[in-house]
Amino acid sequence: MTALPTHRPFLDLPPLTGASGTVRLPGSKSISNRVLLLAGLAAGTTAVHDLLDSDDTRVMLDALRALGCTLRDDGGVLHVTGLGGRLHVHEADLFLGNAGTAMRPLTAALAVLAATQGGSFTLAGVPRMHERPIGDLVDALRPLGCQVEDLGTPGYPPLRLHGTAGGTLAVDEPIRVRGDVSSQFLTALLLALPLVAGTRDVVITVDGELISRPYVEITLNLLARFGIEVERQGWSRFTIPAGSRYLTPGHIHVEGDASSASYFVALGAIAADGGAPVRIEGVGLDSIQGDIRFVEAAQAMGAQVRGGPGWLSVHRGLWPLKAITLDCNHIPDAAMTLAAMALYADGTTRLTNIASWRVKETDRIAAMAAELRRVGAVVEEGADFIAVTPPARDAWRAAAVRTYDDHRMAMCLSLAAFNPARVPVRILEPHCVAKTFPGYFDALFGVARARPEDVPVITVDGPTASGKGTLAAEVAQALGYHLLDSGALYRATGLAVMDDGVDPADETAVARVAGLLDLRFDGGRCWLRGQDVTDALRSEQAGMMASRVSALPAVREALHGLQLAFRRAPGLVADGRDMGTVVFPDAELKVYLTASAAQRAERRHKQLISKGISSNIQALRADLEARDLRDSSRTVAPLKPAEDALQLDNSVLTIDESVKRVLGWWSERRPFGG
Ligand SMILES: Nc1ncnc2c1ncn2[C@@H]1O[C@H](COP(=O)(O)OP(=O)(O)O)[C@@H](O)[C@H]1O
Ligand SMILES: Nc1ccn([C@@H]2O[C@H](COP(=O)(O)OP(=O)(O)O)[C@@H](O)[C@H]2O)c(=O)n1
Repeated sequence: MTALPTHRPFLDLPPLTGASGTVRLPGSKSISNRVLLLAGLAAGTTAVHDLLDSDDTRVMLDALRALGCTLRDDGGVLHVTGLGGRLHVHEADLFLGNAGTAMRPLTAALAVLAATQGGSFTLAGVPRMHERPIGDLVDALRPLGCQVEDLGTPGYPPLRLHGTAGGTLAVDEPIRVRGDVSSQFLTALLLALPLVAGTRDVVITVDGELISRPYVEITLNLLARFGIEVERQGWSRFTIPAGSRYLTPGHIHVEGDASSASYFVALGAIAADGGAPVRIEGVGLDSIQGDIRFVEAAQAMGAQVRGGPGWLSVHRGLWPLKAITLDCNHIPDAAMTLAAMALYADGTTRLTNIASWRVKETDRIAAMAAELRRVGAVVEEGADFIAVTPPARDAWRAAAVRTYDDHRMAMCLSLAAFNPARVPVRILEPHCVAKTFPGYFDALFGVARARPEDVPVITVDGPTASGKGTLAAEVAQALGYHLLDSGALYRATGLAVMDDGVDPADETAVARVAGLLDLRFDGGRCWLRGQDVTDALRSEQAGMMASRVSALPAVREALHGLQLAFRRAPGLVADGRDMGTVVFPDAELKVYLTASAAQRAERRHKQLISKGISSNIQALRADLEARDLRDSSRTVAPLKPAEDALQLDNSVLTIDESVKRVLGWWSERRPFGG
């Protein structure tokens, strides 16, 4: 299961130039939540493979649990034991966040179950969920005899569904539902009404033009996997045959999310020019998801796409991309990605028939128009269309783009970082991607390239125990940047030298050890030659040895390239002695951190005590003063502030105050204003 992204107020993307490599997609949200509901209604246990782990699936899982389903995670495979069509729990208050794929089908299923088996259920969500219409579904359910009570604005969640045991539903006549606002209402009925198709056919008819048909196809496809073969006449009449019962298929695999694939298809079209393609795994041309047809739209704009079962491979074709006019009714979600691709087209791209954008996580037409304008595009919007003209080269602006708690806004706008003007993009509230793709930014940085000189660096240099490591780690965490603890490289060299019995004064031999250092950092731990040396690195012995070997010019030279390699998107915070003076002389912000020797000795003392190591404060102070002297008097890369460094004496500052000071300096240097 993926880790959730940290809540940070913004993530800055440096200008990006190219992309290649492989992305493994998380499971489809639409398939995941349908499969969960079907497994929850069926009898027996369904093993669900490759389920999406995200905000929207989490609220569905919580709901199933509250309703009495048994969920067991077995090494990434989720075993769901369903209700077999019988309510186990007759009262529950369910919180469904902003997940339309949970709210709509659960409303239908619980309305039907409460009306026939008795019970009372409330369904609520975040404030935005209470602005997303559900009236068409309620209007379809009430004539059947379902009791649906509006707890807020009529036609919107929250709702209460209730009924008494033994109730029957009026399903002899066709059930009518509107299909022109959201196809999710029809999907909800299709998923729920097999519950009452025991003795007679249940017929659903659609009023108005049905939009987003591919999503209804996913519903029909998954119903079939669970034993329910719906008969379809055109797109206006659906029959659930008498005797239909949910039968678990035993095992079911969730495809990768085709909408999530769209960002990487676009990435390939924009940035995989020459060399290796962007390869996407988890969804392919055989996908049952309608959004796979985004591939055709991307091809029309110039993308070169190949694919097979479960994979896609994308190169840049035409450049600039070709502006298109497209009716996007068949790919409502992925079409947003076309609006971002339009930033790189040779004219105005018009996306039409997208009125449903206005009732999604946010009003996506208004949001997209506002944020594309912020980066410099010219945008026209109407009730059901958007037209995007790319910025002229000098009209691109370094913008802080808002994301409206809408995952797709964040992912789409990230593509603006490939702009030819080489301006960075600030994504506000970036954790909204957790709705469907918690690891999105890691996946993006895994395949996107930036010129090293475009990747921002903050350096923190200073004497021992001044708090550099602590400050650097906190600043990196706050900004979502990589961290380089350069002292660890010298310490690791010291450990390896001791391990190999090399004479620490033999410059050539020590430099050879440094050049072959097999070092790996992962999740706050450090491995040297495959061994976890996180604690050994921090020992005083390793520190002393580091101080000795670091004075050797050939050793510093041998570790230089390794340090430069840490400069990767989205940015780097590097701490040490010569980060600002030698290794990253072009760093955008250089901090020289000091504290009085007395303070530093006391901090080190406390640090050692907290690790259960006894020490003498006088000896520590003598030790660190000796180290300061050696570090600042050596001929190569001596410890000293860079000329353009900002000095920070934190003798009387807390860690928090120091971090705030540095983040304040950083924001003053960023080009985003405010
Ligand atoms: N501003 C500060 N105020 C008080 N203690 C601090 C401050 N900064 C760091 N410390 C503490 O001092 C100790 C040494 O900090 P560390 O980051 O390891 O220093 P360095 O990397 O410079 O050797 C740690 O225990 C840390 O928690
Ligand atoms: N960029 C760097 C970082 C560390 N070093 C050396 O490596 C030793 C250990 O560095 P460190 O940052 O882990 O040490 P502390 O400040 O935590 O004591 C220092 O005493 C320096 O001599 C260096 O020379 N250049």
